[in-house]
Amino acid sequence: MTRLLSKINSPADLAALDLSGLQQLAREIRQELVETVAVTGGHLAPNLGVVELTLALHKVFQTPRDKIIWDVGHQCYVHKLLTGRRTVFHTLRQYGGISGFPCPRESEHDAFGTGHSSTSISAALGMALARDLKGENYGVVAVIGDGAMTGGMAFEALNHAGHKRTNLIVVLNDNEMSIAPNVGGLSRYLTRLRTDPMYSRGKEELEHLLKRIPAIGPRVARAVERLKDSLKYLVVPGMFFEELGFIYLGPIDGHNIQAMINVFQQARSTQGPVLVHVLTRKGRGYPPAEENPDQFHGVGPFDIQTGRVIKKEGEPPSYTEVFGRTLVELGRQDERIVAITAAMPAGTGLSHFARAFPERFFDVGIAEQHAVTLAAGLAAGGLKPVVAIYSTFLQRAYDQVLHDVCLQNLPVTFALDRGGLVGEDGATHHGVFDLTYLRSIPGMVVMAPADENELRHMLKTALEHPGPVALRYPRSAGTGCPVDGEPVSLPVGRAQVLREGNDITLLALGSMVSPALEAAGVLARQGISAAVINARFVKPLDEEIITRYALRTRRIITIEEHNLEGGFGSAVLELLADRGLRNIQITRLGIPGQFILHGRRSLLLARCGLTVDGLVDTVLNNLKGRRTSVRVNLGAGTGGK
Ligand SMILES: Cc1ncc(C[n+]2csc(CCOP(=O)(O)OP(=O)(O)O)c2C)c(N)n1
Ligand SMILES: CC(=O)[C@@H](O)[C@H](O)COP(=O)(O)O
Ligand SMILES: [Mg+2]
Repeated sequence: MTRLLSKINSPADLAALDLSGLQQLAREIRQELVETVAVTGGHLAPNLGVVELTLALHKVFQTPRDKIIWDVGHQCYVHKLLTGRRTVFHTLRQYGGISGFPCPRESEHDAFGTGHSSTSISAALGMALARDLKGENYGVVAVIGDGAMTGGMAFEALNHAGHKRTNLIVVLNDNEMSIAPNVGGLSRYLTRLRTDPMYSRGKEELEHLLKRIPAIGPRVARAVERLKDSLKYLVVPGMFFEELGFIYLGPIDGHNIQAMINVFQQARSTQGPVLVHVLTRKGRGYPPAEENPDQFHGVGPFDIQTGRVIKKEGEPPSYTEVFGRTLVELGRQDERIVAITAAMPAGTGLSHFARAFPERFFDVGIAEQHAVTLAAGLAAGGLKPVVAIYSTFLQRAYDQVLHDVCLQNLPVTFALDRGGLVGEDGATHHGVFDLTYLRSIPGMVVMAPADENELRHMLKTALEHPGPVALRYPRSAGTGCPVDGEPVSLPVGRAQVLREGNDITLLALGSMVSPALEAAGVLARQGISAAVINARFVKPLDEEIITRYALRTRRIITIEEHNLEGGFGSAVLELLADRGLRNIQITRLGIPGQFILHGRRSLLLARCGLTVDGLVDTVLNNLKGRRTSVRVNLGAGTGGK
């Protein structure tokens, strides 16, 4: 039998399908999702949960005329399959292939680029207001999960949208999960809407009840009004959203296509902002993902039969894992250590700490700004907070780092995971700006370990330091180096000379130390004597060692897994310029000032010249007096073309 999916080249092709056709298509889409993501890796469970929701949206709204904005965007695979990217779906998240997130450069059906959470309602409201001001007429829909709804921006936007009263639809996709189980009062409220029969009895019934209460005399009338209000709070589902100015529709079974088509048609013809509360199951239709939705939230290649993730044999533990276990060790020695995550206990390695010290662990939801200021408060209260956070997500809490932590010199440790290129998630998630935005803050200490052993020492160093510290490490396995017994504190601002040399100095940071050492070995066999320095600190820099080697070799190559503008190499340039050192040839190797797309991390690093071969080439060119070009073709791709 010809698969229906093979005939879907654009959402217009859905018009030919009746309900049973759509249900058949939903089954085929699930199979396609599982078979593709088992090879490419990706966000499987969120997409399995929104198959019917996406079909219903595309049945009612006509993209690209109507705009659908996917919050976070990790659940956009079904949308991509329906909007002309079916034949390139196998290239998902691969270098040169289609992105795992909505990407307007990739398709006119992707109305807005996302990747970071809780932006959809703001963007949708902006588009709706632009439409109104230009006198245009189209639908705008934001699809946001219950996890993303815990982010402050979502509330800021709801507040504003309720005030503006323009036509806008917010679809709340409630599966009771963030990556981990969702947390907080909002989550409890949504659970009540889901489960309490009082809440789901329906507005008509309540209105009928209220109309039957007679209002006699002004005082009695006022009392009756108050009673009506309190009854409304008790009984009307979605009262919270209604109070903000939204019409609340729901809760709706998010796996019932017809019910959703009906409710979206109703929402579409309603004046003003509407919130449609849709209930879905994360991982729906693939038992291993239904049973472990957090593991299948974002998953690597896996075996379809067993659901087991395909692991590389003998790979050393990741930096994340070493961080998580070391924090537990240190937490046992010092009760003042507390840990904070913004909805990523497993991804940051904090699950270990959460299990060991549940009362000293805080999952704040997708609320990075709150996480940082909460840490400031905990530090002001005499504790030693560790905020474990992906480099890319700390970007949104910059003012909290500066104003709430650093300005008061509070001892908060920022454990910046995914510092560097993350690989398949691509441009939205690469953590390549943290050195720039952190090293400019007075009082901040910024460091990067060369290996997992040094990570342990740096964590200890950070926790003993009396002010704010950030340590960044990559999304990668460790180097497999031997690990010392007890973590010890390192001298702040001191680099480590790993190899002596006279012809050139390789000044490497973090993940780049190991390839630099290897490159020096290759160069030695060609008669070139390269010194290798593990910088350890970006702030404060080891001015003494850097100056000494600059003067000795007169040639320096700085190497960092970070954007070149404002990064480690820039800090070294500033130092040498400030010291008035002239006639020193400095080459900065790092990530060129472009947004880097998705692909395997090792491949992206190679394209940036950040491998042993790349470093050797740069040194040889340098010695021949040639400059290395660091502009690479990584930012211009349109995906799949
Ligand atoms: C600012 C920010 N913080 C954290 C994340 C990591 N993250 C991606 S998806 C997700 C959970 C989203 O939950 P929800 O919105 O309910 O979507 P679901 O996966 O359940 O469909 C988190 C924490 C992110 N993308 N952006
Ligand atoms: C969509 C999102 O932001 C997360 O799911 C992210 O993709 C997780 O990345 P890791 O796989 O590096 O934990
Ligand atoms: Mg969710």
